[in-house]
Amino acid sequence: MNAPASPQAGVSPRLPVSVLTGFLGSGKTTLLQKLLHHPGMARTAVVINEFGEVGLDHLLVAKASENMVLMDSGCLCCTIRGDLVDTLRDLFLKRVRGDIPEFDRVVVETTGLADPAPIIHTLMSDPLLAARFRLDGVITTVDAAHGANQLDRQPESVKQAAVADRIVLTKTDVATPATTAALMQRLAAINPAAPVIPAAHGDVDPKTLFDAGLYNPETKSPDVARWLKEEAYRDDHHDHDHHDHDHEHGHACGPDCGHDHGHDHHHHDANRHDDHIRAFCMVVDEPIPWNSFIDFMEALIAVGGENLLRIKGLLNVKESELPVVVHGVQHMFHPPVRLEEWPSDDHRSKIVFITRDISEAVIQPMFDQFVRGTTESA
Ligand SMILES: Nc1nc2c(ncn2[C@@H]2O[C@H](COP(=O)(O)OP(=O)(O)OP(=O)(O)O)[C@@H](O)[C@H]2O)c(=O)[nH]1
Repeated sequence: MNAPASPQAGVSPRLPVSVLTGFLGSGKTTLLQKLLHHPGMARTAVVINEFGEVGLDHLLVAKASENMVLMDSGCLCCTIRGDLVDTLRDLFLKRVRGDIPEFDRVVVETTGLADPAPIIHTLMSDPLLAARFRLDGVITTVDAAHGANQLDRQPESVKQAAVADRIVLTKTDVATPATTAALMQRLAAINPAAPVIPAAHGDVDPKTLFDAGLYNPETKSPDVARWLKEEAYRDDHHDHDHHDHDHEHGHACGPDCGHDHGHDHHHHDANRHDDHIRAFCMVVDEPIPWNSFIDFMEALIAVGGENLLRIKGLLNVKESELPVVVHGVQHMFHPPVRLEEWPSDDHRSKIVFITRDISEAVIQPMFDQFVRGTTESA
């Protein structure tokens, strides 16, 4: 367990890492094959499992070292050696020594069944990696044709969509517009703030995938509004009362339902995995004592760490004039960051949650118990 530590000032210029995940066969390799040749991937190091799987065209590449090749696009492609920690350390050292061309960002592919959380945790918790790399975002491929079925049956696929910062909707060329639209609606309910980028055969502009983190390289400063997108969670349409939502979209009926909902009947499974996902935002008017916030987070992690899929927050902390940003995936938190200024005149705290089986009705009383009591007596 790690609740947020004390806030550090500023956002450091560590190398951004994007984690590419997605269910088995959802099109990660196809996307990578296209990306590796895209001019927009210059100065990017892509870490894959094996060269064979992305079928590199050897006429177009130069070997940079044993497990690394340089693509004509200027993209450096390397295979995992040892584990991710070893591979990223090795990349960083070779870059510093000038053994390989400079790169400005890293993309790490996960295997299809992988839960992306341990990779994110590794990036956050390994001291050497955390000093040199920062998580830019999680990119999740979802199959437009089979995604709904996978969401119904495979809890990993729901989790992959829930922790995403960007969702690439693959195989849009073979899915019907109605199937694609219904899936997009489900994805928006699971993860209201993640843009869904349709892509046939991996055809996507890399620019739409990157710079999903707090740090905006264009402005060279933190961009909280773009990162937090709390307004997406406040939209009633996305606010997760699954009963209303399901009723509206016809997913709450039982097997004997006679309605024609225009969907496959397996969507009516009462155990549909995305019905367990909640996405909501808490807004707090009063400044929050930092220690009370830590107590609240520790209590929350103790109750449901595994089920806290993603937490992002902009906090008005009682002890500081300046806002503090917190970011967690399950039980792990990035070191909190103290910003140099408020992003707007709105100085309320905003915390967005994507959880599994933990509703706002559970979290709000815990917040009141640990935080609200202290703000009132303070
Ligand atoms: N029609 C169509 N087929 C696609 C598209 N993207 C991927 N495919 C096909 O779907 C199959 C699986 O794609 P991959 O890119 O291997 O998927 P993956 O996620 O890397 O698969 P794993 O590594 O097994 O997890 C392949 O036969 C691809 O050719 C697409 O946009 N349209």
